[in-house]
Amino acid sequence: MSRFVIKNIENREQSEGAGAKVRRSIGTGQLRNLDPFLMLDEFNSGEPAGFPDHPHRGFETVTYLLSGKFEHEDFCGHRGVIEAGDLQWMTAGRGIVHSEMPIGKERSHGLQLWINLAKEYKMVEPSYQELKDSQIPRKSENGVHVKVIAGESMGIESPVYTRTPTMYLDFKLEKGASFTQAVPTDWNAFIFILSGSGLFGAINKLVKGDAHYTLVLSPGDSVHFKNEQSELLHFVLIAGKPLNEPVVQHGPFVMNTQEEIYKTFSDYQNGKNGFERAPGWRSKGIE
Ligand SMILES: Nc1ccc(F)c(C(=O)c2c[nH]c3ncc(Cl)cc23)c1F
Ligand SMILES: [Fe+3]
Repeated sequence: MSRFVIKNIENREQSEGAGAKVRRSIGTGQLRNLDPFLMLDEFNSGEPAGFPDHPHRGFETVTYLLSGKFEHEDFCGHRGVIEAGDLQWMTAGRGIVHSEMPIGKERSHGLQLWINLAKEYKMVEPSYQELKDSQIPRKSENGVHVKVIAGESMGIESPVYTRTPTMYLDFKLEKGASFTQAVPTDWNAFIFILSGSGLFGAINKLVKGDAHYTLVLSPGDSVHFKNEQSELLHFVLIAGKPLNEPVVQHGPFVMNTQEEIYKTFSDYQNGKNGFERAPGWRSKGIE
């Protein structure tokens, strides 16, 4: 049975981090949690704005850069530059402190998705899966272009391991193009439109979606979309298997109970249980 649009919400711009601007989709009052997703921000800022030194525990951050350059650096000395088209899938697990800063005169435009981790994985060792643009599988057919960031589309599968089963597809549709994407039936799914406009949902129940809107989909085994405009339609389709666990979030800490959040604050302030390097760490910035 095809999925159809059940919510169509505008992603309004707001300030975040240090002088940065984001359009928040998941994570606002209207879309508090779409289990297993905690937040989706479309960021679009240039130096000196950004996201300076901050911690994470209990979930994953997925940064996908659409244009510009981003430097990230964490308290274990892992640092690097994320460029246009690149992906950084960071499993914060038991604890990461890092900075994420645009570099260069060009504005850095991209998406950051926060995916919750099941109780059994919340305290895993931090790890990264980092793919350059050229390493992300893609396919084009009949005016439909897809980059497979996670999951599978058009017979192409991403190499990314998703502890929380996740599908993350970057679609571009030319005028007149259409496609039906299979999505696991019991997963929560939504579409985030970056540019252009299109028709989405069930073939006999299509809803118009515009740039900077989030379309939450009903349960079902597929979703159909098409572009009838001359402007290229660019959107991401994201779906994930719900964890069905209690969510207790305090900013960048996401656990299952209030006690675990208190413990997390204590670990972060006292440098314990994964935050050993946190006290006194400062990012070096661009060297
Ligand atoms: N706690 C907290 C508080 C404030 C923040 F800004 C952040 C944070 O880092 C981000 C919020 N959205 C973002 N989009 C893109 C990027 Cl690269 C980072 C963020 C954070 F984690
Ligand atoms: Fe971060």
